[in-house]
Amino acid sequence: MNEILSFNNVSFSYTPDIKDSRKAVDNVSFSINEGEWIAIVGHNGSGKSTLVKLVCGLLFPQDGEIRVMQNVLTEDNLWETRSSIGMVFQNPDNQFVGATVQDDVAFALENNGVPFEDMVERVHLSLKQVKMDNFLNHEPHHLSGGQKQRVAIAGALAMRPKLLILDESTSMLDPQGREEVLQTVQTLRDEIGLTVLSITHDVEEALLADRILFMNAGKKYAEGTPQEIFALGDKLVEFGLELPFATRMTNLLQSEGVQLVGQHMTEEELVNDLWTSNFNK
Ligand SMILES: Nc1ncnc2c1ncn2[C@@H]1O[C@H](COP(=O)(O)OP(=O)(O)OP(=O)(O)O)[C@@H](O)[C@H]1O
Repeated sequence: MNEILSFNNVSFSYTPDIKDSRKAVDNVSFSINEGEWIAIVGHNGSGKSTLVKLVCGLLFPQDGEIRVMQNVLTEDNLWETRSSIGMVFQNPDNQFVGATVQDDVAFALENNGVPFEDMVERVHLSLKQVKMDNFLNHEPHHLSGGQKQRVAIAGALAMRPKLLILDESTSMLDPQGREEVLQTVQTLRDEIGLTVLSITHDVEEALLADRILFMNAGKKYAEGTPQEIFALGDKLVEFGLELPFATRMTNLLQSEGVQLVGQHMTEEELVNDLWTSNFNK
């Protein structure tokens, strides 16, 4: 399987000259293979943003190495590396540079000298991939938050990235917008094998990933499938994370004596268990 990104014992401190100061990222190792969706979760200050800045080469580690597409990230290959990474940020209103949706998606292509016909094709395809192809001439400020983030994803896709980073990209959206964006990312992962790294506080979003990296105080506390991570239960709560709604509801029902076979992460699983354990005997 093709490795897209790896961190090998990476450490970074904002204050390396101060002895024994806490590292923002402390001896972290992980890798992402092509087509995987990895979610990084952790409480405020756990090192998530620093980790993203290291991936993009805005910061360089004092220890360890970062490989993007199997090449060690250095100042020399920084621009080439950045061009293989698409980013979608938190605030949908801070990401628009074009007067219309298609201008906006075309912006980076134009700056990179992509020939006109190729550019038009890429703009149309990427807007189609996020189901925004009916909005080509719309002005961005007339779109909903979810639609704006989908256009931002299209802008990233048009550059044909090897890795899409979602940095708290759903945290400012209403539930519908959030759902739209997550649905879009899931479809892109399933249909075009997009590789995704998402940074999130939202446990329900993290559930959609193939693997979760759980950060605490700069260190990788745990890594595993959503099932493995949410099985940590109270440890997650202790480190400032919520459990998924269905897990909290399962715990509550069990504490009230309702019979349930397992721990559940989705409402569908919980409803099925409730039904088979209690009503369908
Ligand atoms: N520019 C900076 N200068 C000094 N220390 C910093 C700087 N940015 C972050 N830190 C510190 O590095 C540590 C990790 O912060 P970071 O922003 O990476 O965490 P985070 O998990 O992204 O938090 P949040 O969810 O609040 O964005 C924290 O202790 C933070 O105070």
